Amino acid sequence: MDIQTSFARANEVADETCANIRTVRSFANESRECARYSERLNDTYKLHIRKALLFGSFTFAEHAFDLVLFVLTLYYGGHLVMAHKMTGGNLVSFFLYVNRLRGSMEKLTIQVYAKLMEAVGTCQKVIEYIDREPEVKRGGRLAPWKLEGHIEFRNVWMSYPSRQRVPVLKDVSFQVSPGEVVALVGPSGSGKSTCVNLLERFYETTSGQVLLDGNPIMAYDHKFLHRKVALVGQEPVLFARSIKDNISYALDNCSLEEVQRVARQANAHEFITELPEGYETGTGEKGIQLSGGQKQRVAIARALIRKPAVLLLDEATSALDAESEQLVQQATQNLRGQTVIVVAHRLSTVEKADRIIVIDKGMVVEQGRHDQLILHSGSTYAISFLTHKLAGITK
Ligand SMILES: Nc1ncnc2c1ncn2[C@@H]1O[C@H](COP(=O)(O)OP(=O)(O)OP(=O)(O)O)[C@@H](O)[C@H]1O
Repeated sequence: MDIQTSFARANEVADETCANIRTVRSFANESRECARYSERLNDTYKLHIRKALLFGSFTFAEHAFDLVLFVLTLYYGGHLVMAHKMTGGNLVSFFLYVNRLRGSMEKLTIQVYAKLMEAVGTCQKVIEYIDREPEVKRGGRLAPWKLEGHIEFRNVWMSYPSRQRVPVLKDVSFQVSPGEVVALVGPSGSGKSTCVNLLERFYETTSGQVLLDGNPIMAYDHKFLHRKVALVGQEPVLFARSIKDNISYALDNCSLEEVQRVARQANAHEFITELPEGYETGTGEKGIQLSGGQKQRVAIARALIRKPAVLLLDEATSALDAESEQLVQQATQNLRGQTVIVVAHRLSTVEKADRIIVIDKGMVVEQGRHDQLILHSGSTYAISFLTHKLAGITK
C-alpha cells in the first residue's frame, strides 16, 4: 500500500511536468523537475529496499527453520531405523511426503498469500476512489421543457472547501432577467468567477440560494443543466481531436451544417476553412495548435451549439492581438437572445452590457448601466473607471 502511494506521488510530478512542459521549458526548470521526480522515486526505491530486506529475512528464517527441521527429522529417523523400529524405505517415503507437503505450503504462503496482499494494497486505492462520494451532489431531476433563463442569487455566502474559514461571497443578492446581458466587474479576486462557478454547479453555497427560473440550481438534472447553461471559460480547454468534434463535444449526431452555422456565429468559420483540413483539422492537446483568439472562438461555437438559455462568459484577461480581440468581441455581441453573464475585463464589453454588477471583496456594491454608474459621483465604479484602477475594465 505504501509503495503504491509513493509511486502515485512520483507519477503526480511526472504528470504535472509533462502537462506543463512549455512553462517548465520557458523557466529552464527541467533539471529541478527531474530532481523533484528523482526525489519522489527515491522514496519508492527506499520502500522497495525495505520490502526486499523483509522478504530476504523471511526467506532466510524459513530456510534455516527448514534445515533445522530436516536435520532433526533425519537424526530421529536414523535413530529409529538403527533401533529397528522403522524401515529405511519408510523413512525415505516420509521424507518424500514431507517435501511435497512443504512445497505446497510454501506456494500457498509465499506465492499466493504475498501476491494476494499486494493485490489487496492496490485494490484498496482503486476502491477508495470508487467509493468516494462527490461533495457536490448530482441527484437533481428537474428538466422542464422550457427554460426562460431567469437567474437569482439570494443571500449567497460561499467559502471554498480548501479554505472554509474564508468567505469569498458575502451575502450576495442579485437577479438577471431572461435575455439580459449582465457584466460582472470588480477587482481581481473579488469573487466574479466564483459566481460563475456556482452557476455551473462546480461548488455549493455555504448558505443562501442560487435559483434558475425560481428553482434551486441543485434541483436540475445534471445533463439538462449543462446543456442549458453553457460556459466559455477564461482559458478554454480544447481536446486533442478535430475542430468539428470539439465544437460538437458531448453531443450526438451533430451535422456539419449545424457546426458551421455556430462557427459562423462565433466568427470562427473563416479561419477554420483556411486551415488545411478545414473542420477536420486537429487542435492538438489542449488546443495547442490554435491561437488564443481562435481557441476562444471555437469555445464560443461549442457553447452556442447547445442553444443554451444562459451563457456564461469569463472574458480572457490575457492580451489577444487586436484583430483576434475584435473578432472575439464581435462573436460575443452576436449572442443576443439568451441570458448572458459575462465576467468582464474590457471596457467595450462593460459599456455594451444591459446592466453592470460591481463586486468588491465578495459583496455586490453597485448595479446599473455604464452611463448611470459613471455619473454617480462617489460610486466605486465611477472612481475606479476614472482612475483606471478597476482591474480589467480599463482596456
Ligand atoms: N478553488 C479555490 N480554492 C480556494 N480559494 C479559491 C479558489 N478559487 C478562487 N479562490 C479564491 O476566491 C477568491 C475569489 O476568486 P475569483 O476567482 O472568484 O475572483 P475573480 O474576481 O474572478 O478574480 P479575477 O478577475 O482575477 O479572475 C480569491 O481570493 C481566490 O483566491
